[in-house]
Amino acid sequence: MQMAPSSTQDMDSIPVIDISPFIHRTAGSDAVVKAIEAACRETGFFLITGHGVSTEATARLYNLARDFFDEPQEWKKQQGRGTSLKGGVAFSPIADEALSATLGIKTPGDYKESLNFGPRLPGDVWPTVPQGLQAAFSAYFAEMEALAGHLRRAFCQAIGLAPDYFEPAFADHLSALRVINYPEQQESPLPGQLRAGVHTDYGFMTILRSEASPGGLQVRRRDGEWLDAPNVEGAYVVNIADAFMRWTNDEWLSTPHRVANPPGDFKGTTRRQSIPFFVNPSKETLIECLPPFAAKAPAKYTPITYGDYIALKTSQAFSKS
Ligand SMILES: O=C(O)CCC(=O)C(=O)O
Ligand SMILES: [Fe+2]
Repeated sequence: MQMAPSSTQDMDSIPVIDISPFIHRTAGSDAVVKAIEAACRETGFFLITGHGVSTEATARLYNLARDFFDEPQEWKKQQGRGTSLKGGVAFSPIADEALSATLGIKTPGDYKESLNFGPRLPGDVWPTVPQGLQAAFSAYFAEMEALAGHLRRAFCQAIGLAPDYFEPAFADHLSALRVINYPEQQESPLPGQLRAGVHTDYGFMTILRSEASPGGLQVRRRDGEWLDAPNVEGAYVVNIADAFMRWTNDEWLSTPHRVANPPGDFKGTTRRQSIPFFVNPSKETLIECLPPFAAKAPAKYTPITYGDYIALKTSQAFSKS
């Protein structure tokens, strides 16, 4: 099927782009790249359809993670708390993380809990319940790696780099797969407490399987207005993150976003589960103004390795002072 990328490219919305012509190198491929570039320059957020990700792998991970979150709090807190096992699981309980701390804003911890995995990231032994959790994380991770590769190649074409320019930086990538559970809010949140506080993502880009619910993802437009991210069944939300913005000399944007609380008077179910895949380069990768951007303007930042950059950001997010 050959379709022009469907996109709503007016300035104040988040476009939906069918990337299948780019993946399959069919007519319309160049238009996909142009639509992606426009979105990266305007808000740094876009939705993709035609991505080819297995719906079965997605549903399996979604359902098994939900089963995990349904287990008792006390049991969950004993799972995935160690850091000795590379490729292990890491569980982060409710209010453990306050994302807005990375922007210097102090709030109570985010009203969410999450399960985290990366083949090169530290964790703990996987629980035996629910059965198949580790396999589901691994299978979905592989789907995301393939999609991330397509998107990196589209970025290269947009920027004017060789198609594989970024690939060495991702040979030993530090990407992280996270399933987040935003529970019903039985009590009013604390002052300033959100499902996820305002933040930008740290790494290269994020590929998010979002879910419609009262209390969902919001993106801050340049004029300060908050936009609700559109919900398109089967689509992924893609956003540029900080290290990539720095790589582009700030020409492509890493935009603040948050997850709002459900309205207090909402009567139906508000539980929400999202699955972000944080695409991060290897520790040694030098984040240094990319040549096509350096040719246009002086580099704004001194080069830094991704390892040094991420260490700084993470320590801010989990500081409790
Ligand atoms: O749950 C969502 O929709 C977004 C979460 C998010 O922005 C993050 O974890 O970085
Ligand atoms: Fe985020």
